[in-house]
Amino acid sequence: MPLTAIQDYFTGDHAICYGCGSDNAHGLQVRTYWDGQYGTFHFSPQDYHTAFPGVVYGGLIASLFDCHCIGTAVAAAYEKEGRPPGSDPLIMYVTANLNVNYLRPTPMGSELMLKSHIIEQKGKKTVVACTLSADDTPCANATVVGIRAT
Ligand SMILES: CCCCCCCCCC(=O)SCCNC(=O)CCNC(=O)[C@H](O)C(C)(C)COP(=O)(O)OP(=O)(O)OC[C@H]1O[C@@H](n2cnc3c(N)ncnc32)[C@H](O)[C@@H]1OP(=O)(O)O
Repeated sequence: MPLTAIQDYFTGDHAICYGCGSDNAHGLQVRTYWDGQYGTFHFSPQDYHTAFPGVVYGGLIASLFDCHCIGTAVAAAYEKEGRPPGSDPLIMYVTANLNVNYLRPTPMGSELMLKSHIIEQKGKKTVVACTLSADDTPCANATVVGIRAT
């Protein structure tokens, strides 16, 4: 696994995203570690991330999927072009579609693990699939369609 997350190569206006921008002090700080096959991210929900007693809020889960999968699309695009992550010209994707399946309640108090992989890279479109697990049990999965913006 790389030591640097793809998001940490981005600065300025590209580091303000609520989900993953390093310059957004109120954000979720999603970090995607891409190893060429999988993107990995660990997240520990705080008490205020709850929906019901003991259950993580689903909208938070959607946000984690969103930024982790777009980060995966960006990292995979740099790799496909044979360029170092973050190098110019900058590669950026936006979310066109985010589809989440909530398989079972995601428990509070456990570290969540998101594992993503590329389903399709074609033209300006990349499709990413991702599973979110708690204590090695899948709790939700998602498919994200990212469209290359730059
Ligand atoms: C390291 C990363 C650092 C920073 C990461 C920041 C992550 C932030 C993630 C976000 O939250 S981005 C903000 C939320 N997203 C938006 O605001 C996007 C708003 N929508 C748009 O700007 C346009 O609709 C969009 C660029 C997504 C698509 O418009 P296009 O005119 O480029 O699409 P086009 O019609 O050319 O279609 C291109 C392909 O995308 C597909 N497509 C377009 N919209 C789609 C859609 N909604 N769902 C599924 N597929 C879609 C379309 O079918 C087609 O597929 P094929 O190439 O296979 O034919």
